[in-house]
Amino acid sequence: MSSGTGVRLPVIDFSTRELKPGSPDWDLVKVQVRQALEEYGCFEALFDKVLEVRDVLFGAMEELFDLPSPTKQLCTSDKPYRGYHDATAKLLRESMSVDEAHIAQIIDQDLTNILWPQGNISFSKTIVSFTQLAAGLEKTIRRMVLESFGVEKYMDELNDATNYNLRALKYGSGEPPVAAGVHTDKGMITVLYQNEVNGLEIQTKDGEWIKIKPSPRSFVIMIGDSLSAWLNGRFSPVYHRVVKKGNKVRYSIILFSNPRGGYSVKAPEELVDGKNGLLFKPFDYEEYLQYFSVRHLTAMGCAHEYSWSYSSLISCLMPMSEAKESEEWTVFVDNLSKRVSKIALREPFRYHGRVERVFIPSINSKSKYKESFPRNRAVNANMGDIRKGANEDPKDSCKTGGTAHSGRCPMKQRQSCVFLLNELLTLNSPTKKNGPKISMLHRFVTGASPVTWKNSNPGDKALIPYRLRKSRDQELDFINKRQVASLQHTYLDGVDGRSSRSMA
Ligand SMILES: O=C(O)CCC(=O)C(=O)O
Ligand SMILES: [Fe+2]
Repeated sequence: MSSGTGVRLPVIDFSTRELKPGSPDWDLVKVQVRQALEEYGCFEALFDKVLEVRDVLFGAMEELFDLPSPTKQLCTSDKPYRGYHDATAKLLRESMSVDEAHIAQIIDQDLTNILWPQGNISFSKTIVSFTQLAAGLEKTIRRMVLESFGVEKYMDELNDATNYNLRALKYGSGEPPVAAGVHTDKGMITVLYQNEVNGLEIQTKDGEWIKIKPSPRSFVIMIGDSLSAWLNGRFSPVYHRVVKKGNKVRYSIILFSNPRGGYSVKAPEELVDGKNGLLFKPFDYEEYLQYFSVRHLTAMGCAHEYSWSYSSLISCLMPMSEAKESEEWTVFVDNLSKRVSKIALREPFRYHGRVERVFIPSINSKSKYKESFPRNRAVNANMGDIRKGANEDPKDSCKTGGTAHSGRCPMKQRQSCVFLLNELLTLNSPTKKNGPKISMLHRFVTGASPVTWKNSNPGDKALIPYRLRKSRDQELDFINKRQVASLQHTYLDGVDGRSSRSMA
């Protein structure tokens, strides 16, 4: 069930029938699946068997999240969005995520035995039963999708390439500023189950938000970026978010079918022809996730420090969109955090060309550069002024011919920047009605970035061409674990005394 705008998400029944490939029931459901995914990229799947694990499942989730923080923090991973992530001041949700979750030994090894060294058989059993149910449903849906496009011969290949990632989420009591921001999932298919506390919303093609109210017997199924790319755009991934109201604790548990690292996500030849050219260059899901995680940290403002510097970057990227191929630009970046390092500052700019030099003058010194830095346009301003500032003539904040520069500003200016960032992201939203759609995946495979906040001219100059980059591989070279870790360190260390993470 769903509500909000009067639009209802399709509900498809996977319970009552013995669904066997080739049977009339199977074919009927297959048609419903295809229609729902074409229209919404999402549907509600009735699946009664899940009722058998519901109580023990949410019991197990409570048991998990009730563990002391230091215990939960033992579940770490060097891959983005895996392991345990604590709630932060801004993102009030905890998450625990484990790969290859359909394998019972892995649940023991990577989860249960770490959290309960003395063992916890019932916990493992519950998690494994849930994962197997959800994975079975995912396979059924995936097979139906493939069959409906006549490409079922790839089922085994995809099975072999699938990493089932399980993510348990707890949204604590209270109404957080962000429960889960607008995003698409990055993998193939998302199978989501939740307790009675609603909050999930999905966006329709018309830009309307539907509040999802699944019944205890149903899963929410969503298409992710990888399946959309694999199907050469036949389905679009669904934008969704979580808006949490009230004090009740919300639990959700999600099984993502994600392509394993090393598998190249590429539309099969049957889905590419003269009419439907290849939409996305082949990509590796793990590399994409890495790309996203760096940008997400940058963009979503989960880490205050990071968002702080990004708001500055956005304002200086706009003039860059007017630069010509191979032209050299000097970019002034204001509004930076006091703590921003030169190395960290380089990273976002490397996507737009080779960074010759980064220069951070001391704000207190009588530097000859002092006067040349446009002081922050957003300082202590109200939203109208901030917007005006952001839309200022680019010449005021950018000069041609040289290197990338940056400035910085005092601590007290920070709040307005975080605000500015959020507003800009709203304007930037790829799902904004009538706005250009530039998904994260588009950005990843093309190197383009959206600059749509020149509100007066929506869509114009929406893409910053990626200049000076020879290949995507070159770009990916620097997004390695060490650098992600150091970026996180640069920006997250000291923020509210804990690390801030977000979601994929
Ligand atoms: O908790 C939910 O309902 C949604 C969470 C989500 O979208 C995600 O983790 O990708
Ligand atoms: Fe999601």
